[in-house]
Amino acid sequence: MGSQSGSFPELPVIEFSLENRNPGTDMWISTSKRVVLGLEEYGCFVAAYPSFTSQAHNEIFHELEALFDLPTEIKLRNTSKKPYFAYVGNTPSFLCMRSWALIMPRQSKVSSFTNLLWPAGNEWFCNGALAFSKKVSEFEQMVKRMVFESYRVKKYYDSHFTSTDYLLRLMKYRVPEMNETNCSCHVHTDKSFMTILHQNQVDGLEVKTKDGDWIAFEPSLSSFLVMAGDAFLEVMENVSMAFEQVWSNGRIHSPLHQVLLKKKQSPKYSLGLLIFHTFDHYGLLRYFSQDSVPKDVCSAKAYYGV
Ligand SMILES: O=C(O)CCC(=O)C(=O)O
Ligand SMILES: [Fe+2]
Repeated sequence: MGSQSGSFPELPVIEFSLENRNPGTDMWISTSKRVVLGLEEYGCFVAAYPSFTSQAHNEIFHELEALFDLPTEIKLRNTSKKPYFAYVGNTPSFLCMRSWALIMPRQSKVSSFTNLLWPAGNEWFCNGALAFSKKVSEFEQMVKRMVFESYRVKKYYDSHFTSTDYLLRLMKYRVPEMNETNCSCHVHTDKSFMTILHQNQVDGLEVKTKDGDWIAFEPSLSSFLVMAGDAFLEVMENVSMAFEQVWSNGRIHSPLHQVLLKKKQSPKYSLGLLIFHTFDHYGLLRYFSQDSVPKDVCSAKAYYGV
């Protein structure tokens, strides 16, 4: 698993063609095995997903650029008491990053967000964000099913599926200024159950291996990075107790990662669909958003005191 070409380690790449996506077939089973191995060894994998076309990519990123190009006073109209839900500018932990998060995929939420920023409406943004979330959430459900089937706990999949929340996170990373060597977001593990990222073709995202090496993710028009978050570990612990399941091999791993932009790069735009299990996740997020809480350890463990 995971090609090691020359001295440059690479993230595992898994093809999701139509044949691989047909449940019960040999292709489905072998793809499922690669998914689990990727999540156990690297905590993530690159999904080559040809059904996500370059046209779909260009449409959504065109809208994303327009969103971040809005004047700051307009961007600040979106306020929220929930951590990370309002516009994030230059905060100590996110120096190079501007971002929003939205609850998805609910038409009413996206419409009210759109109308706040574009009072005359912006159908392209609204429909594009909803279509993107729908497509990626369908893909996520397939990945989740593959994992639960592979671990022989498919029964749990149905109950888990009914208690899932999606958040769409919209991100832009600026390039370093003259007096900065580079521009980075802090090293962290994700607090979600799973995160699926889709980006413009600007490098910068790096994932740390269990051996301590950093591997660069190279985004492409039709690929996603699928990453396990801390809550995935939590859920699998609960499943193993409920089903008295002893995992035969490894365990899902939630990897450390960071974004590092160098001079001469272009701004990086990124869309992340964050999948949350609706246990006390907002409490966990609130805990994690405090400046005093370290970002590079499994927050679920610290939060729940285990
Ligand atoms: O946008 C990226 O490349 C990474 C985003 C990320 O790590 C996050 O949203 O947790
Ligand atoms: Fe992350």
